[in-house]
Amino acid sequence: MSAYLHCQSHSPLVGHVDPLPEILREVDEVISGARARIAHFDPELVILFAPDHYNGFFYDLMPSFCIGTAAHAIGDFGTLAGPLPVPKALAEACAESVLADGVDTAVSYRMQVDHGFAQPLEQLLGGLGECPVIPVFINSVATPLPSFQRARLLGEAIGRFARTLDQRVLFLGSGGLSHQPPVPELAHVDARMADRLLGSGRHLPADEREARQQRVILAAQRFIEDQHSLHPLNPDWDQHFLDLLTSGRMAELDGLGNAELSALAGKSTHEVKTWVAAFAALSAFGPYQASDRYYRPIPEWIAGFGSLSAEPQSLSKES
Ligand SMILES: O=C(O)CCC(=O)/C=C/C=C(\O)C(=O)O
Ligand SMILES: [Fe+2]
Repeated sequence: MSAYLHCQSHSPLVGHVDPLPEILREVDEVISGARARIAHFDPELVILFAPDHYNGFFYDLMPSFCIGTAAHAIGDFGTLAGPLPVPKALAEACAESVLADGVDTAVSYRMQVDHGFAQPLEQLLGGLGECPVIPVFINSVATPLPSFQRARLLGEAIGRFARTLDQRVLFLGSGGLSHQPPVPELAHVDARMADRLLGSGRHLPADEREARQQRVILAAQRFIEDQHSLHPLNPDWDQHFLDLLTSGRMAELDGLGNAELSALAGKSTHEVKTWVAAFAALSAFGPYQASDRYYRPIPEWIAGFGSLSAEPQSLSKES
């Protein structure tokens, strides 16, 4: 039984609107460092906490949390498409354990996931199929949203389940930090888009998919010129968030309301609940030591881009 954690921002704009080559090189080094540490840990199971962007989860039935017992990635924004190697019986056992532990997660036997799941698997493990993975969705864009506290409790319950396994478990968190890319909101869209958000967007025609991607790319190009064209990034808040996780104080976020977080750091910042859940899962293995902290605001990716690893303190003393 051992565990390792890595959390990292994702962006659908990677490869579409990139920062200067020296910044890209810096980020590439951060990612290859994380990839090497993960390879050294040699996980037998990945538990991946990630959000969705109206590609797999819709308002016809929107859970706060969902554990996939089978999943496939759609390949949006040029990310990898295909099935994820989900160990079905283990994912079922995970969901049963979490429910018995008092956290009401949904389950999906056919989870459709997007770049939020696919990008970290590709960047950190080298592909979708490299290691058995239990995908855990945390609703981070479709209001009403779960709270920081519930995300923490979900993570702790999953961590307690993972501790019962005789496996090397890698917890991944995908998303954040401060950012607000253009994501449609049910309260503010026309009837056609509302229909998409209610579920017809699950199988988008190719031209609509392309138009949607172009809209995000154009918004990023505009954001580079004018960082008030969207909610501005908030490096101070992002660093504070990283401080809390690094020092094991994520419960201090319990009192921060969702509207308050949106106002501080943008409406997609709720993706950081995947980090909170992942760190909470790791905390079930005892006190942890965080390492390899990286942060840089990257307007080209509409992202406060962060990266942080951690491992149980007993392990960090051994290595
Ligand atoms: O419906 C849309 O157009 C959503 C666009 C989209 O998928 C944006 C995603 C942005 C991120 O994943 C992010 O910045 O975290
Ligand atoms: Fe996202």
